[in-house]
Amino acid sequence: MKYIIAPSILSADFGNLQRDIEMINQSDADWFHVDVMDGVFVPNISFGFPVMAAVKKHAIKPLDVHLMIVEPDKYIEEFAKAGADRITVHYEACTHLHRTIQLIRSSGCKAGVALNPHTPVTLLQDVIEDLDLVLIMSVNPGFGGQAFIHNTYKKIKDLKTLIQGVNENLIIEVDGGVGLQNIAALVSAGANAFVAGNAIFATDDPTETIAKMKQQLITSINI
Ligand SMILES: O=C(CO)[C@H](O)[C@H](O)COP(=O)(O)O
Ligand SMILES: [Fe+2]
Repeated sequence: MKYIIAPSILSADFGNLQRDIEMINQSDADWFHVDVMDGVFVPNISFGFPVMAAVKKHAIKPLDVHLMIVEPDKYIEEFAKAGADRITVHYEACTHLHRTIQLIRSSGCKAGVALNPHTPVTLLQDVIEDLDLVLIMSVNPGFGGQAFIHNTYKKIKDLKTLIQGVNENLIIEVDGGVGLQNIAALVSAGANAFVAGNAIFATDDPTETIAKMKQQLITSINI
Protein backbone atom coordinates (compact mmCIF):
# COMPACT_ATOMS: atom_id res chain seq x y z
CA MET A 1 0.00 0.00 0.00
CA LYS A 2 1.33 3.42 -0.98
CA TYR A 3 1.00 6.30 1.48
CA ILE A 4 0.27 9.72 0.06
CA ILE A 5 0.89 13.28 1.20
CA ALA A 6 -1.25 15.78 -0.72
CA PRO A 7 -0.59 19.45 0.08
CA SER A 8 -3.70 21.56 -0.47
CA ILE A 9 -2.96 24.54 -2.69
CA LEU A 10 -5.95 26.29 -1.11
CA SER A 11 -3.44 27.40 1.55
CA ALA A 12 -0.77 28.42 -0.99
CA ASP A 13 0.10 32.04 -1.66
CA PHE A 14 -1.90 32.74 -4.84
CA GLY A 15 0.32 35.71 -5.56
CA ASN A 16 3.27 33.31 -5.67
CA LEU A 17 1.50 30.23 -6.94
CA GLN A 18 4.26 29.09 -9.28
CA ARG A 19 6.79 29.30 -6.42
CA ASP A 20 4.54 27.16 -4.21
CA ILE A 21 3.92 24.66 -7.01
CA GLU A 22 7.70 24.32 -7.48
CA MET A 23 8.07 23.80 -3.74
CA ILE A 24 5.62 20.86 -3.91
CA ASN A 25 7.34 19.54 -7.05
CA GLN A 26 10.70 19.44 -5.26
CA SER A 27 9.32 18.10 -1.96
CA ASP A 28 8.46 14.60 -0.68
CA ALA A 29 4.77 15.24 -1.44
CA ASP A 30 2.96 12.84 -3.78
CA TRP A 31 -0.05 14.73 -5.15
CA PHE A 32 -1.39 18.25 -5.48
CA HIS A 33 -4.74 18.58 -3.69
CA VAL A 34 -6.95 21.04 -5.57
CA ASP A 35 -10.03 22.34 -3.69
CA VAL A 36 -12.76 23.70 -5.94
CA MET A 37 -15.57 25.54 -4.11
CA ASP A 38 -18.64 27.07 -5.73
CA GLY A 39 -20.18 29.22 -2.98
CA VAL A 40 -23.31 27.01 -3.08
CA PHE A 41 -22.34 23.58 -1.81
CA VAL A 42 -19.96 25.29 0.62
CA PRO A 43 -19.99 28.87 1.96
CA ASN A 44 -16.81 29.84 0.13
CA ILE A 45 -15.52 30.29 -3.44
CA SER A 46 -11.97 29.19 -4.27
CA PHE A 47 -11.02 28.94 -7.96
CA GLY A 48 -11.99 27.22 -11.20
CA PHE A 49 -10.62 26.00 -14.53
CA PRO A 50 -8.11 28.76 -15.41
CA VAL A 51 -6.27 28.42 -12.09
CA MET A 52 -6.37 24.64 -12.29
CA ALA A 53 -4.98 24.68 -15.82
CA ALA A 54 -2.19 27.00 -14.62
CA VAL A 55 -1.34 24.56 -11.81
CA LYS A 56 -1.32 21.67 -14.29
CA LYS A 57 1.11 23.55 -16.52
CA HIS A 58 3.78 23.56 -13.78
CA ALA A 59 2.92 20.56 -11.60
CA ILE A 60 4.94 17.38 -12.14
CA LYS A 61 2.79 15.32 -9.74
CA PRO A 62 -0.85 14.15 -10.09
CA LEU A 63 -3.73 16.56 -9.44
CA ASP A 64 -6.18 15.28 -6.82
CA VAL A 65 -9.26 17.41 -7.45
CA HIS A 66 -11.80 17.79 -4.63
CA LEU A 67 -15.03 19.22 -6.01
CA MET A 68 -17.10 21.01 -3.38
CA ILE A 69 -19.74 21.98 -5.92
CA VAL A 70 -23.38 21.20 -6.70
CA GLU A 71 -24.21 19.41 -9.97
CA PRO A 72 -20.66 18.17 -10.56
CA ASP A 73 -21.74 16.13 -13.64
CA LYS A 74 -21.90 19.35 -15.65
CA TYR A 75 -18.18 20.00 -15.21
CA ILE A 76 -16.43 16.64 -14.90
CA GLU A 77 -15.35 16.47 -18.54
CA GLU A 78 -13.92 19.99 -18.29
CA PHE A 79 -12.00 19.21 -15.09
CA ALA A 80 -10.56 16.14 -16.78
CA LYS A 81 -9.49 18.30 -19.74
CA ALA A 82 -7.96 20.87 -17.36
CA GLY A 83 -5.64 18.13 -16.06
CA ALA A 84 -7.34 16.31 -13.17
CA ASP A 85 -5.94 12.83 -12.48
CA ARG A 86 -8.45 12.06 -9.72
CA ILE A 87 -11.83 13.65 -9.31
CA THR A 88 -13.64 13.42 -5.99
CA VAL A 89 -17.27 14.50 -5.72
CA HIS A 90 -19.33 14.89 -2.56
CA TYR A 91 -21.88 12.21 -1.71
CA GLU A 92 -24.15 15.01 -0.49
CA ALA A 93 -24.01 16.81 -3.86
CA CYS A 94 -24.93 13.85 -6.10
CA THR A 95 -28.48 12.66 -6.76
CA HIS A 96 -27.27 9.94 -9.14
CA LEU A 97 -23.96 9.05 -7.57
CA HIS A 98 -23.45 5.88 -9.61
CA ARG A 99 -23.86 7.83 -12.84
CA THR A 100 -21.43 10.49 -11.62
CA ILE A 101 -18.81 7.85 -10.81
CA GLN A 102 -19.24 6.36 -14.29
CA LEU A 103 -18.82 9.82 -15.78
CA ILE A 104 -15.55 10.38 -13.90
CA ARG A 105 -14.26 7.01 -15.06
CA SER A 106 -15.26 7.57 -18.68
CA SER A 107 -13.46 10.93 -18.61
CA GLY A 108 -10.25 8.98 -17.93
CA CYS A 109 -9.86 9.91 -14.25
CA LYS A 110 -9.75 7.90 -11.04
CA ALA A 111 -13.00 8.28 -9.09
CA GLY A 112 -13.47 9.37 -5.50
CA VAL A 113 -16.37 10.23 -3.22
CA ALA A 114 -16.08 12.61 -0.27
CA LEU A 115 -18.18 12.40 2.89
CA ASN A 116 -19.07 15.34 5.11
CA PRO A 117 -18.50 14.78 8.84
CA HIS A 118 -22.19 13.92 9.36
CA THR A 119 -22.42 11.36 6.53
CA PRO A 120 -21.89 7.72 7.54
CA VAL A 121 -19.59 5.56 5.41
CA THR A 122 -22.25 2.82 5.17
CA LEU A 123 -24.11 4.99 2.62
CA LEU A 124 -21.36 4.06 0.14
CA GLN A 125 -21.99 0.32 0.46
CA ASP A 126 -23.54 -0.08 -3.00
CA VAL A 127 -20.88 1.86 -4.90
CA ILE A 128 -17.78 0.94 -2.91
CA GLU A 129 -16.53 -1.54 -5.54
CA ASP A 130 -16.61 1.20 -8.19
CA LEU A 131 -14.40 3.63 -6.29
CA ASP A 132 -10.66 4.28 -6.27
CA LEU A 133 -10.81 6.59 -3.28
CA VAL A 134 -13.00 7.74 -0.41
CA LEU A 135 -12.24 11.12 1.09
CA ILE A 136 -13.30 11.50 4.70
CA MET A 137 -13.79 15.14 5.59
CA SER A 138 -12.31 15.72 9.03
CA VAL A 139 -13.61 19.32 9.08
CA ASN A 140 -16.76 20.81 7.61
CA PRO A 141 -15.79 21.62 4.02
CA GLY A 142 -15.29 25.20 2.88
CA PHE A 143 -12.21 26.53 4.62
CA GLY A 144 -8.62 25.67 5.42
CA GLY A 145 -7.16 25.94 8.90
CA GLN A 146 -10.06 24.43 10.90
CA ALA A 147 -9.84 22.08 13.88
CA PHE A 148 -9.78 18.33 13.23
CA ILE A 149 -12.98 16.44 14.14
CA HIS A 150 -12.17 13.46 16.38
CA ASN A 151 -15.01 11.22 15.14
CA THR A 152 -12.92 10.82 11.95
CA TYR A 153 -11.02 7.92 13.57
CA LYS A 154 -14.25 5.96 13.97
CA LYS A 155 -15.21 6.69 10.36
CA ILE A 156 -11.86 5.43 9.05
CA LYS A 157 -12.36 2.19 10.99
CA ASP A 158 -15.94 1.85 9.68
CA LEU A 159 -14.63 2.32 6.14
CA LYS A 160 -11.91 -0.31 6.67
CA THR A 161 -14.67 -2.74 7.66
CA LEU A 162 -16.80 -1.79 4.65
CA ILE A 163 -14.01 -2.42 2.12
CA GLN A 164 -12.92 -5.74 3.60
CA GLY A 165 -12.98 -8.47 0.95
CA VAL A 166 -14.61 -6.06 -1.51
CA ASN A 167 -12.19 -3.26 -2.43
CA GLU A 168 -9.14 -3.51 -0.20
CA ASN A 169 -7.00 -1.35 -2.49
CA LEU A 170 -9.30 1.62 -2.00
CA ILE A 171 -7.44 4.76 -0.94
CA ILE A 172 -8.72 6.22 2.34
CA GLU A 173 -7.97 9.94 2.25
CA VAL A 174 -8.40 12.30 5.22
CA ASP A 175 -8.89 16.02 4.61
CA GLY A 176 -9.00 18.83 7.14
CA GLY A 177 -6.95 19.65 10.22
CA VAL A 178 -4.31 17.04 9.37
CA GLY A 179 -0.70 17.63 10.40
CA LEU A 180 2.30 16.34 12.30
CA GLN A 181 0.22 16.09 15.48
CA ASN A 182 -2.22 13.44 14.17
CA ILE A 183 -0.79 11.79 11.06
CA ALA A 184 0.61 8.78 12.96
CA ALA A 185 -2.73 8.13 14.70
CA LEU A 186 -4.54 8.42 11.36
CA VAL A 187 -2.21 5.84 9.80
CA SER A 188 -2.88 3.48 12.72
CA ALA A 189 -6.64 3.93 12.20
CA GLY A 190 -6.20 2.87 8.54
CA ALA A 191 -5.92 6.02 6.43
CA ASN A 192 -3.38 6.11 3.61
CA ALA A 193 -3.69 9.54 1.97
CA PHE A 194 -3.34 12.80 3.88
CA VAL A 195 -4.35 16.26 2.72
CA ALA A 196 -2.75 19.16 4.54
CA GLY A 197 -3.03 22.86 3.83
CA ASN A 198 -2.48 25.03 6.85
CA ALA A 199 -0.17 22.52 8.57
CA ILE A 200 2.22 22.85 5.60
CA PHE A 201 1.88 26.38 4.26
CA ALA A 202 1.62 28.17 7.64
CA THR A 203 5.04 26.86 8.68
CA ASP A 204 8.35 28.66 8.08
CA ASP A 205 9.71 25.80 6.00
CA PRO A 206 6.91 23.95 4.11
CA THR A 207 9.38 21.59 2.38
CA GLU A 208 10.77 20.53 5.74
CA THR A 209 7.24 20.06 7.17
CA ILE A 210 6.31 17.79 4.25
CA ALA A 211 9.53 15.81 4.84
CA LYS A 212 8.65 15.44 8.53
CA MET A 213 5.13 14.28 7.67
CA LYS A 214 6.57 11.70 5.28
CA GLN A 215 9.01 10.57 7.95
CA GLN A 216 6.17 10.15 10.46
CA LEU A 217 4.34 8.04 7.89
CA ILE A 218 7.33 5.80 7.29
CA THR A 219 7.93 5.41 11.04
CA SER A 220 4.25 4.59 11.73
CA ILE A 221 4.10 2.01 8.94
CA ASN A 222 7.22 0.23 10.19
CA ILE A 223 6.08 0.01 13.83
O1 LIG B 1 -11.21 20.53 1.47
C1 LIG B 1 -10.71 21.38 2.16
C2 LIG B 1 -11.54 22.42 2.83
O2 LIG B 1 -12.88 22.18 2.56
C3 LIG B 1 -9.20 21.45 2.30
O3 LIG B 1 -8.60 20.44 1.51
C4 LIG B 1 -8.77 21.27 3.73
O4 LIG B 1 -9.46 22.13 4.59
C5 LIG B 1 -7.27 21.42 3.91
O5 LIG B 1 -6.97 22.48 4.72
P1 LIG B 1 -6.36 22.33 6.20
O6 LIG B 1 -5.32 21.25 6.14
O7 LIG B 1 -5.80 23.69 6.43
O8 LIG B 1 -7.49 21.97 7.12
FE1 LIG C 1 -10.02 19.25 0.13
